[in-house]
Amino acid sequence: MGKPVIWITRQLSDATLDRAQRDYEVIWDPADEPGSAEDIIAMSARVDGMIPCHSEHFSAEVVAQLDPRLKIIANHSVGVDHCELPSLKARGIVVTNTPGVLSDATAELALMLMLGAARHAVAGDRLVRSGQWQSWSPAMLVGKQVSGARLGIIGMGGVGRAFARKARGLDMEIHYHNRRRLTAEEEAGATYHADLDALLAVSDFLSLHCPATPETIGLMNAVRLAQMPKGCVIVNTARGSLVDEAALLDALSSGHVGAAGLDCFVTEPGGNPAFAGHDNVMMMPHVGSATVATRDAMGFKALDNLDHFFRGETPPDQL
Ligand SMILES: NC(=O)C1=CN([C@@H]2O[C@H](COP(=O)(O)OP(=O)(O)OC[C@H]3O[C@@H](n4cnc5c(N)ncnc54)[C@H](O)[C@@H]3O)[C@@H](O)[C@H]2O)C=CC1
Ligand SMILES: O=C(O)C(=O)CO
Repeated sequence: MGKPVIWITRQLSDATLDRAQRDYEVIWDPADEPGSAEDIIAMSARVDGMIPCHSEHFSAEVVAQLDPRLKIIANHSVGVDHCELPSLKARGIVVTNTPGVLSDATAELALMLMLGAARHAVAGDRLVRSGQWQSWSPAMLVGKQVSGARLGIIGMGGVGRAFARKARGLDMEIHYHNRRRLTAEEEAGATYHADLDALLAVSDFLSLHCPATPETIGLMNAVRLAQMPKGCVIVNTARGSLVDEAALLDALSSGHVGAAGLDCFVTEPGGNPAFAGHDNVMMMPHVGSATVATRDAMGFKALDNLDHFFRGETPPDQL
């Protein structure tokens, strides 16, 4: 029997592509364009497996049109909100993701956004770069101190816990809300709030690390933002849909939210141009997991899942 045929939708790391090409018959286009619904449907008749990213959307409508040849979707992402899982399950298509290997990289970016937003990194960089920095003043770009402040985390999974570990290095007081309370060892002194509102009330800084699900979409709306302390800082490296962007923009304008660090937006690519009007917002184009080491690890995890599947075993990260 020949090698299984797989479609790699995007420009994965060189090490991933080399290994994939060694072990599989690979269809891959270096143009690195997101796969459209039409591409996905057409490709399903040509391949046994796919390695898509969160830029390819497997809606219920798309899934209904997939060719029975496609047996496995080995995502190159931990988030799977781009996949309509019940429809895929009903079609018997195996779906996997890449948990764990991207936690540190994503937590690093959250840390950068938290510090950058709190300390006016965007305005400061612009001032120096533009040549407009003409005098020093004790009143210039005065930010919010992170050390010793209270940090609220929503979603204490791989990324949330990695972020808590790093924030402890800044002497932050960690509070969290999660679907389950962690063990005492996992908590490492963090305070659990079963009630989300109670977490919000104490969060000078808030970082979002839960997946986008019907339960969490729109989680940070005007009412919840209002429950937070005045001048709070919001960090989102999870998914744009968790935040009501209009409500966050209003809260930034009123000063109730002091700053925000955003890696994810409701509309991607592109983001929300209204945030550009706020110097106290630091933005990145959804690159939480974008480090060399993590891209290799994500690609290898996706391939590990395919290898198990094509050997007739259950993939380690099957959802
Ligand atoms: N910006 C980026 O490049 C990246 C974004 N992400 C996003 O971050 C999310 C989290 O990633 P991981 O930590 O690896 O996932 P994970 O599955 O390890 O952790 C998610 C945590 O959220 C909790 N959770 C789920 N629903 C919740 C709810 N309604 N309320 C409170 N907690 C809830 C779960 O119990 C779990 O502890 C991903 O789903 C993805 O959307 C992840 C990696 C990179
Ligand atoms: O893995 C994910 O969910 C991402 O958003 C990109 O790494």
